[in-house]
Amino acid sequence: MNYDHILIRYGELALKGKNQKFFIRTLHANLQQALSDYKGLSIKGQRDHMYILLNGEDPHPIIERCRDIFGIQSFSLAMKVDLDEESIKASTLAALQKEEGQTFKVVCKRPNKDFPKSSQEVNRVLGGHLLRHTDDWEVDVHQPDVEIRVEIRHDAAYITSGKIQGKGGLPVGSTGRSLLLMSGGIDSPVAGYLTMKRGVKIEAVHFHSPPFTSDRAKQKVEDLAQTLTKFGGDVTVHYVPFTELQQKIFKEIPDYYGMTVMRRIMMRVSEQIARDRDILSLTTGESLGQVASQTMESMNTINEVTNYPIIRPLVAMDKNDIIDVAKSIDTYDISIRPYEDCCTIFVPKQPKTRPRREKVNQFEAPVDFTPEIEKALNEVETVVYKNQTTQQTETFDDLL
Ligand SMILES: Nc1ncnc2c1ncn2[C@@H]1O[C@H](COP(=O)(O)OP(=O)(O)OP(=O)(O)O)[C@@H](O)[C@H]1O
Repeated sequence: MNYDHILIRYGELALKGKNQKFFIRTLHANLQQALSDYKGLSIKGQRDHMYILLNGEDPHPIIERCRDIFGIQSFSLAMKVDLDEESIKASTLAALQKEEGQTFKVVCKRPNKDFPKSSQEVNRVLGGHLLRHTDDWEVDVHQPDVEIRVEIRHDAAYITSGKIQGKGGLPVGSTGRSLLLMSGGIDSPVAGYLTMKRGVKIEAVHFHSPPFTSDRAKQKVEDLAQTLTKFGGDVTVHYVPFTELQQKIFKEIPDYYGMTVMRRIMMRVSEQIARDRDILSLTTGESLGQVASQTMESMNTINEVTNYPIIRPLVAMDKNDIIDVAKSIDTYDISIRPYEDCCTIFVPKQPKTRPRREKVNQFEAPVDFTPEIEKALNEVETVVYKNQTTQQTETFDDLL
């Protein structure tokens, strides 16, 4: 008897009450998409678990890929057997015979309370059966080499040994969409990842200033978006040409307030893109106190131009912890490639670290940025990065 299933446990998803069906459907669709090149698999969603019927496929690369999918607490290789004692006995014996070690323990869980034996009784009966039919194994209930788990569910019993942790979180797409302001730096991709982990489908906006920023800088953003696709399927990026706006800021606004005004314009443009696409929030990689644009005064002044909700997943994180996440999701090496960002090119040597609302409003009042903002919005280039390797360019209008 061989493992013929991957059993998937939901964790937090199992607590979602009335919305549970929707969450499970979303996870199912995400798994289907991530595994679309495996033609023989079949994925079945149940109320309390999901399973992948392997149909002869090697389970290990499949689990490896699914570990990047949010909404999964853990995986186990499983044998699905009929809900009768003899089948369960035969399968647990086959499972133990595949293992190496000297001591074992049977751990039964019984979500299906209609099954005639309690979990304690199942443990006892199966433990005795395994001892009688093997030579070298002994029971150790405290520190066994091998745990044989028996899950008595409504549709069948699942015999498993070993448990592989998933990433937890909620399935991407189950809690809405957010527009991520993504630079080429370390922080914003991590902010995107953490937001995705709470079930949010991310689109990104990137401001660039050709010819002052190069194709190399844009390539970083493309690579970051492509890397994020493994967690949430397609990632759409809107590239906003920012050169004219930055030149106008440079010309019309006093040097030390240039950064604040630039961020405020980024917010206005991003909010407009989000509104046009029915996206209900913005996400940034800001973390309190890291740099000049991220002091409390700065956030307060930049925030003034929008009443859109802004998700800041990193706001209370230390830089070292952010870097650890960036490394674990493979964005760090891309983010540290040297490049010129639109912000670093036009930014004054000494930006105001504690900007004041009255001051910035006073500087902005005589300047009308609206024509340049509209022009930039009309010239947005939108690219959809696909999970895996495919990629296509569409115009902004195609996607509306
Ligand atoms: N060129 C850009 N395009 C889109 N969003 C940007 C851009 N530059 C900055 N942002 C947004 O503003 C946030 C703060 O940027 P800032 O440069 O002050 O901080 P940072 O710590 O360097 O962030 P990051 O590491 O994400 O670049 C970024 O996390 C990102 O959300």
